[in-house]
Amino acid sequence: MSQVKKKQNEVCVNGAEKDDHTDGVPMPWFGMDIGGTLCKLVYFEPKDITRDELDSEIEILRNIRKYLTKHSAYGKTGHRDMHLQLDNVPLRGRRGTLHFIRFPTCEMGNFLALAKSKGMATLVTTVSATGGGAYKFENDFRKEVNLKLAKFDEFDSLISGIQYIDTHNPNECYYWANPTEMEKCSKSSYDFSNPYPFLLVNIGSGVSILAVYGPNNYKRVTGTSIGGGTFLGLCCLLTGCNTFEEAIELAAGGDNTNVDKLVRDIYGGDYERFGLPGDLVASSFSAVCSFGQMNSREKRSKVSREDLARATLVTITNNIGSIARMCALQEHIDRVVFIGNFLRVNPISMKMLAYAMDYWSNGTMKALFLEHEGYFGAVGCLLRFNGHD
Ligand SMILES: Nc1ncnc2c1ncn2[C@@H]1O[C@H](COP(=O)(O)OP(=O)(O)O)[C@@H](O)[C@H]1O
Ligand SMILES: CC(C)(COP(=O)(O)O)[C@@H](O)C(=O)NCCC(=O)O
Repeated sequence: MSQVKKKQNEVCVNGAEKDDHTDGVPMPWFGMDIGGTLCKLVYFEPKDITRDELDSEIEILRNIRKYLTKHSAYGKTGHRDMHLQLDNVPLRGRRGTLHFIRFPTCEMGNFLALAKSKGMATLVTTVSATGGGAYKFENDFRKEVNLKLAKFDEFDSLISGIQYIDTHNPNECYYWANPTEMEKCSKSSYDFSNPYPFLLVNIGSGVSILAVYGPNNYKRVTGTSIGGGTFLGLCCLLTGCNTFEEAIELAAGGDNTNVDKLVRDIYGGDYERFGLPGDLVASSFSAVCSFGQMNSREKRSKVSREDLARATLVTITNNIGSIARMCALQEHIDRVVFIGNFLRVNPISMKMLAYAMDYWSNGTMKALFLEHEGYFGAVGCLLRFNGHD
């Protein structure tokens, strides 16, 4: 069958007539989480296609499937995170592969143009979407690509996505062992099959903190606007860098103690009475504004871009860790799961969070991390869609 324009619910799996195995949800199956910084797109590629289905698959669907699965870069800014791909997973009675794709939300115009050029506008279908952009861009999707968005709440989606991925990926959850000894600190697998209750700290552009008591029982405890977007914005301003990857690379080569004032800079050592070690940051960024042997202008000139990036990363991470720990205490929860793309390619922050949770709780709280970091919202809304919006 070649390119045939069909109505919603008439376009079925691979263009075949309505098939019970798909619960009546027409393909292609996408979940989109349109966040403040990044748009995350999850695509389910059916792998159990029969010969008959293949023969009757409409050309547009076949082209979309091939385009997405044969490339790892789309346009100038779209990337497929191939290392996160999940094979042989079940969805609505089918088996297939989940592909994980991201692009900057500010490129939405180009994404819609690309989707149109691939024939999406002729499918007359519905895509499940979450995140603030599902609301902000709803009309653009309709106008530009004839796509309806089935909108789902971002926190409901996050929690469903975590549950699903943790069930289907045995190595999803991990922690950093020996967080108080940097040389020995290493990634270890964690059995998260009994997850509840846990505190969920989603570090995206901003930060949201949820206390999760069960699959359908959670509350948003609090949030902070000082999140991943703040790190990237401040880092770009302070160092002139242009990308998140560059910011993290700079931070990896820097020393925040050239920028921050430590407890020992103030006390000459530990502040023992209240258990504050000398190497704890007492005041972020304030080493460059105090007068001493060296005046502040001289001090500033000795600070490198790497030091500034590291100090920015440490400041933001410590602040998030401290708020998360207080929320965990308040909610009497001892497992804190950190997710969100701020943690992408960012072991420095993960180790710091692991250290902070362990040290300040005397080993009673544990920081946990999930491999699919920023993709749970997109997966969750894909699962929640049942063909009716
Ligand atoms: N390639 C990237 N481009 C921009 N920011 C990135 C990138 N990779 C990781 N990040 C970090 O992830 C944050 C966005 O995380 P994400 O979970 O996608 O949140 P949102 O849903 O708000 O877009 C950014 O603020 C930045 O700190
Ligand atoms: C508004 C948001 C839920 C949007 O999610 P995001 O795109 O940042 O992942 C989040 O940025 C947030 O919770 N900000 C903190 C707001 C506050 O509680 O101060």
